[in-house]
Amino acid sequence: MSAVPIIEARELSRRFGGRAVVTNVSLNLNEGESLALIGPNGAGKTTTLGMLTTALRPDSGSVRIAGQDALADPRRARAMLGVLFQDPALDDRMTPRETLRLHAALHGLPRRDTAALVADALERAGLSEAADRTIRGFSGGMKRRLELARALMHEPRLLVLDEPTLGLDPQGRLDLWARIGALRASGMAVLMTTHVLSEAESFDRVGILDGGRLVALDTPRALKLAHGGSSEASLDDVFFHLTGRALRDGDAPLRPALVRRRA
Ligand SMILES: Nc1ncnc2c1ncn2[C@@H]1O[C@H](COP(=O)(O)OP(=O)(O)OP(=O)(O)O)[C@@H](O)[C@H]1O
Repeated sequence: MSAVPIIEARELSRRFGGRAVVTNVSLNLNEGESLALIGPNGAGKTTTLGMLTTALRPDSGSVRIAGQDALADPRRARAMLGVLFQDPALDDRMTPRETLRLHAALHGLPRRDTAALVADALERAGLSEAADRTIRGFSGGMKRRLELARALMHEPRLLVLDEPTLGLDPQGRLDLWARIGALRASGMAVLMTTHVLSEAESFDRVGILDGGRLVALDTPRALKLAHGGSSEASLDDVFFHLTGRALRDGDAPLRPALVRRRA
């Protein structure tokens, strides 16, 4: 059976204020496949995800989502994507039930099904009891579970996650990671950025971004053999071999929001 492409991105480039932030990034992702993008702060991971998910228009290049031109018809592309942004995107004056109802309406899900779909999503997220409380008092883990439930409600073909476990406590991290693992096992295609190399290690393929360029893209094992010297090497070793720098010593400064959450 031939692989069905979910993402086909060609030569994506984007500048901010005259500075090239992403340059000529091309990548494919097939149905059922997982791809992790790693790279130091400022490497262009979030900008790349933005262009792949129609949140950000590239200066040049093309993106197809499930065969559709995402730049020509972003609405249609978005219907096939479930996205978890790096910064929580919830209105904390709302309740989880209201949040999911709104999402159902925005995605044009049948009104007669909404109550049942929302109840089901709340149950899966372990938020049934908290369904009618305002989000304001929720833990980081509860918020992420709600965002994940929302991202999945319209049954996307691809889940896109920007640093999904950032800022979570160890329990929240493990819980979210188990949920992502179960989705992958069910055949969901997943594209993720991460700083946690052990998270990237478990993905089918890893893309390494440095200075806005995709310097390598392959299975973790192939990357280690080609650039780390052996299959026992770490992705840190691979990055160092490819760029001459350590993955965690990116020359771009940490963004204030990130520093705050990591402190
Ligand atoms: N809207 C914007 N306006 C100006 N510069 C931007 C904008 N968005 C991103 N940049 C800059 O582009 C570069 C790449 O940012 P991006 O967020 O894509 O990197 P990243 O690899 O996701 O980093 P991090 O790991 O910190 O999230 C950074 O130098 C950033 O400051």
